[in-house]
Amino acid sequence: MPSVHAVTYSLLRHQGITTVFGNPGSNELPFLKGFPEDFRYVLGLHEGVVAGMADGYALASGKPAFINLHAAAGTGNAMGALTNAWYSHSPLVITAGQQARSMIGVESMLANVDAPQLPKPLVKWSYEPACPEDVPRALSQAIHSASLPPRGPVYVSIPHDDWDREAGDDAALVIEREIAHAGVPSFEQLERLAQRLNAAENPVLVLGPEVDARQANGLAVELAERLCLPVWVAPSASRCPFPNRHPCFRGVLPAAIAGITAHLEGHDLIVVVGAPVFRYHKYAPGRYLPEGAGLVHVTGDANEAARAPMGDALVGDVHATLEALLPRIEQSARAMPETLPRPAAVEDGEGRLAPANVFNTLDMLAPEDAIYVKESTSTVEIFWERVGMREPGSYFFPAAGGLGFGLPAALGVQLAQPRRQVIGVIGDGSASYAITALWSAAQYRIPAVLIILKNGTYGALRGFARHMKVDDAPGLDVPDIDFCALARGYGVEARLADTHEALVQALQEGFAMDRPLLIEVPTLPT
Ligand SMILES: Cc1ncc(Cn2c(C)c(CCOP(=O)(O)OP(=O)(O)O)sc2=O)c(N)n1
Ligand SMILES: [Ca+2]
Repeated sequence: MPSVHAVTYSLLRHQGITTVFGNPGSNELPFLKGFPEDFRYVLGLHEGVVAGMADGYALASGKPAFINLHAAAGTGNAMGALTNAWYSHSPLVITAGQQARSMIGVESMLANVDAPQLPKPLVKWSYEPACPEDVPRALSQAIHSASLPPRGPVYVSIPHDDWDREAGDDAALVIEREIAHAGVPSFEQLERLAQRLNAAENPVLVLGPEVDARQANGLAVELAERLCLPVWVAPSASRCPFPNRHPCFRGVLPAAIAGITAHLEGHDLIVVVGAPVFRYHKYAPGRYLPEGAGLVHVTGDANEAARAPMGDALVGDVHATLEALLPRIEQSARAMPETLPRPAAVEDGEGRLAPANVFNTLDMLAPEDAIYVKESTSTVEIFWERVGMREPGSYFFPAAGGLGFGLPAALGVQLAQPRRQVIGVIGDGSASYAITALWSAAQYRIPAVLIILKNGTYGALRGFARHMKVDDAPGLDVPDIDFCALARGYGVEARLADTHEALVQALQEGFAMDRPLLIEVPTLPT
């Protein structure tokens, strides 16, 4: 009779999950014993890096990513990354080794006491099988639960003495299970939505990360061109759902109640697709909606629909809904919006470049289908204004703002998308939360270009301090970090780019290399 170990690897293989992102401890060794030739293990030196790499891999591949962590301490280290994975609906299958069953109750070393509680509330489902025979079924449930809408991380804690136990006669029944989700709205629901859109005098479209995650970007462009309306990206954008050089594109909405309402003033119908309503951030109270505006929300996440403070919602698959809606939408007689003007160049400093000019150079040299993994909070707005993004899956930002995402996620995205150039654009503050990711980049020769924007400060917090009238907070500066030395210490080649010529040279080298390159760019604060 097959062992739990044998059935588990057959299940993972059949479900297309042959990469394990992990950091092992003794509890995990029985799972890793006899690691199959056709599987790949990607080691991260800290579990935040492990989860970040897996998150990037899942987001960029659209498939579940498998993580193996070390009991409680490993899970705890990954929790910061899980804040992002939870809000980006990343299908992560997280496993953690548990002490031997008979040693949990006495709370021996490495016992993950009350294991299913530990990752909550940042997982959809969390479980420790009551007997070894249930492990394969539990892992099958984890894979399908992570993948079904609303997608999200799940967690299974597995005692290390389960793996060599017999799995039971029927355990193998889970290996080939397939679960499909439809999510197409009814004829009446589509007619009602189409009628509201066709009747609106001055509608506006607000698009969120789910449009990009479901590869519905092209459908959103068709809808915008049919309705000849302005298109905003929903606030706190973690993906790019609409080409940002398209004539309809108007920018990313500010993450504040008053700001959003001001930007949408004058519209009689606000159609939000694939985003929560809304991911506010700065506290700036105001009216939720402009005078005379209605809101309708299309989302695959019933929880997002239920918690919104206003508007109507239709819960269904975003891609299927837009596809079924389009034939019902009349060509509008409205004039198409004008393409936004390109912003003017700005002055550099002495030996320090303006982020705007860094992004202009990047936009000039990067491949058309480059993928950006962004984590420099103070330069987000400038980035969207100056760097063109056209293809689905071109942009990833930590969905909960949990820093330490950028470096590892850039590696995970590059592993998932080897034919596209991944470019990390990471703040010097953010880089330090997951700097050990550089070791994995070197060890697995992951050819991402990693740009560190070094302004020597937590730039975004300085902006918040001004907004919140806190002018004397300590701990806001991060001077004197030598990222080139750190990179070389972990085995990654590095260049200092303190002039445009040096930046051009470094980018051209990086795009041509088959291994990672870190580019340290001293920048002016934003
Ligand atoms: C794990 C973690 N710790 C602290 C913060 C707080 N924080 C911090 C520390 C920021 C500064 C980011 O600095 P940076 O150098 O990465 O980028 P900018 O200088 O462009 O803002 S932005 C922000 O929300 C966070 N979001 N996540
Ligand atoms: Ca900074």
